[in-house]
Amino acid sequence: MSVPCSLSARFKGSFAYFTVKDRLPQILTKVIDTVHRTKSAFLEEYGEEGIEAEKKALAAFSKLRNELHTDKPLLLLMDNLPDTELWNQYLEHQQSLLSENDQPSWFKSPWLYVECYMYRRIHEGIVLSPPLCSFDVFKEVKNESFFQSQQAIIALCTYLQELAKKIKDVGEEQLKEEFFKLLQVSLWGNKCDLSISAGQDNSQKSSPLASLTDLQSCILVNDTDHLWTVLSHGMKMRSSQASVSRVDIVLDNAGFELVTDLILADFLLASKLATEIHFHGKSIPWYVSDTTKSDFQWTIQQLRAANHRWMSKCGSNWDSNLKKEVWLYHDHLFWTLPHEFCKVAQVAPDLYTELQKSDLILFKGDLNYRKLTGDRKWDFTVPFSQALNRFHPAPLCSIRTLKADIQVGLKCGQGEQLTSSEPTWMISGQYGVIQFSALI
Ligand SMILES: O=P(O)(O)OC[C@H]1O[C@](O)(CO)[C@@H](O)[C@@H]1O
Ligand SMILES: [Mn+2]
Repeated sequence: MSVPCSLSARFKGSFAYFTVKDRLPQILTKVIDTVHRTKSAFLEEYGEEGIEAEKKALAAFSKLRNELHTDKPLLLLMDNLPDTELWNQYLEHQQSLLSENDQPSWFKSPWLYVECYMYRRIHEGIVLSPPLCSFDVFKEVKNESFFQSQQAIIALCTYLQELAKKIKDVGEEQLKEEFFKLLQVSLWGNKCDLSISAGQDNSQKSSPLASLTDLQSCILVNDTDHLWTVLSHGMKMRSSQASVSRVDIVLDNAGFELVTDLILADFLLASKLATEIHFHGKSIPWYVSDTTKSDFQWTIQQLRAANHRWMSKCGSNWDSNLKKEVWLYHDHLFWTLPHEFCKVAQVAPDLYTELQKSDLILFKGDLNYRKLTGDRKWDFTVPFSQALNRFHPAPLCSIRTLKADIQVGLKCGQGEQLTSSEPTWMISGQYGVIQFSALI
């Protein structure tokens, strides 16, 4: 089956071009600024060695920014991490696609590749500057965005706890409605990523539940009914056979979005629509706001320790879900490779086998959508299952607000109509999809 070409900064005027030219350098500049500002903390913690390390990291980032600005060839990674070899092989593969006197570079290679590569090079800069090896350059902005969403988080935790009290008496129709509601909250939570805003405050300030009805017309593909069928069918089958129903959530951003995902996961267990939730996070800092294990644990501890009854109730329930292993956290290194998801079976067969055990996989966010569809120039009307290019470990669903110019599975004329009425519909984060594929 032939697939269209990759989005790339080589298409001048495209969003990829704008990202590589302006947005990525801006993010790098913020990284440099953060490391610089943390100097005295490094000195305090590690003494002179910390200062030397800070200088080394800064030099690495300035060099990286210069390579990006001047469209230099992409370089092999020099650290020695479990994924280094895979990254270097990927570069060789990209090289093999070009003629001999051409080299993969920032403005010529696929956008997905170079953008992922930037975050991996940032990590390399930190890793090669011991003792800073575990410093997360984005931690500060992730934590701030959590605190700025306090009111919205309180509203959600309160809603969830009230729902939990009556959940046993809720009939099927109302359960379905509540599921729809919390799914939409998790969808719109994806507006709050910090890579699109280059680290600027992008948090949820108002109660997310109040605006759901108004936002419904912004959901361009809404396959919630299919999800409900999968989950409610699982629940009915289970009551006769006492088996498990496993939902996997491939997480995206920390901060408010993560809380909306945890709320949804809590609801799935409390309502018995699922019996086990597996979360998948990132093993290194990624796309500014993506969730790492430390963000995941930090968030739950923040809720637990909060000075608000329902927030702390949520936090302690979630802690105990982890202890009981009905919630499980995984961070496979595949999620921070540049590969499209149709390559999982080949590159990370262990992860593929794990995903096959799921009854439903929810992929949160824009980057996951780009990886699901290969970040290619698909026509708007190509079916989602075709764009997945044979990636079908289990029934799956993308829950994403549009922040990159790629969208499939639309009705005839729908994309064109949006383009003429709202030219920025694909990158503004104002539109979303809940897009399902059951093909196995
Ligand atoms: O956090 P999300 O939803 O994956 O969004 C990140 C997206 O935003 C962008 O930074 C916009 O360019 C993309 O690189 C990426 O697809
Ligand atoms: Mn993200």
